[in-house]
Amino acid sequence: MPRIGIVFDRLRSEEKMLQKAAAGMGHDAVMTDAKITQFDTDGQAPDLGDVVLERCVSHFRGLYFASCLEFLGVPSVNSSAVSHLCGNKMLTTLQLKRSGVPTPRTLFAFSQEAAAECIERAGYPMVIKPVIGSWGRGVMKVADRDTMDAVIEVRALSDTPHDRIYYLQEVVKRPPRDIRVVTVGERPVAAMYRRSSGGFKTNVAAGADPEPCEITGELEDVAAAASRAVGGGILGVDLMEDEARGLVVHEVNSTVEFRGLATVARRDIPREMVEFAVGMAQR
Ligand SMILES: Nc1ncnc2c1ncn2[C@@H]1O[C@H](COP(=O)(O)OP(=O)(O)OP(=O)(O)O)[C@@H](O)[C@H]1O
Repeated sequence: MPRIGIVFDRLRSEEKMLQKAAAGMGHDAVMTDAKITQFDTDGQAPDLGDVVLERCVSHFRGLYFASCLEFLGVPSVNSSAVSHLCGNKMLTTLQLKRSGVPTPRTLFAFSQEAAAECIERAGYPMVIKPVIGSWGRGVMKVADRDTMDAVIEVRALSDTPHDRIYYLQEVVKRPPRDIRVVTVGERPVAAMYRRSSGGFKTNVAAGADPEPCEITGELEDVAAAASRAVGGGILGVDLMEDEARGLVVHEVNSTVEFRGLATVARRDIPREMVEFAVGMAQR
């Protein structure tokens, strides 16, 4: 019976649900706080389990922890490669486009002058996103030249390495909601709608009840294709219902939150995740 490692930096409901699912299936769950774990390339390896569900909230902590796991020969779900890709919106968009997965038109520029020129040529409004970030932070609708100038000014002041990378996306015409699909091993397991609470973002509806979404054939195909495109594993595929084109994928999350979805899903999400990890350990 493989021992299931669960690596976290904040013990949320999701990690406790995974622990309970593993125990219920007869597996020892090895709970590891990434914040107090140390690695020595030449020393004794920490005991992390036979396979690890890497669940850090911090993208970079999770990414580098997964690299250490792989160095030790412990399979990490997700792998560092998948985490690297999904943690960066630009790399994800390029990979989705390359793989023929429907995704919004996106423009990239690498200086403030080029970004200003880019948006003037493409036309307003557009959505600007930080290439690394989650929960909708820093995602803004740029309606006009004044807003774009303000964004550029703020970025020049903070001047972090990623502030020079401009990710500008067409505004997708869609109902005021998006769809989150949890995929396990490239198979959609459950889906829900996320509604806007007034603004254009749909992922910040504080306190909104999860609303189940039926997994249609189209949703299944597009979510599976997106999951496959980024390398598979346990993922959260975010889609919008474009009025003209149908489903488009705008993001793939590599550390997916599923607490709300689990309350309405027909399938047992944590159990399916643990089953997937067991399969990885036995490969
Ligand atoms: N091109 C777009 N057109 C219209 N709305 C968009 C577009 N891109 C993003 N949005 C809206 O903004 C929200 C936040 O965008 P996005 O999901 O890319 O950010 P995020 O920080 O990765 O969020 P999360 O971590 O919750 O997935 C989306 O849920 C969606 O409702």
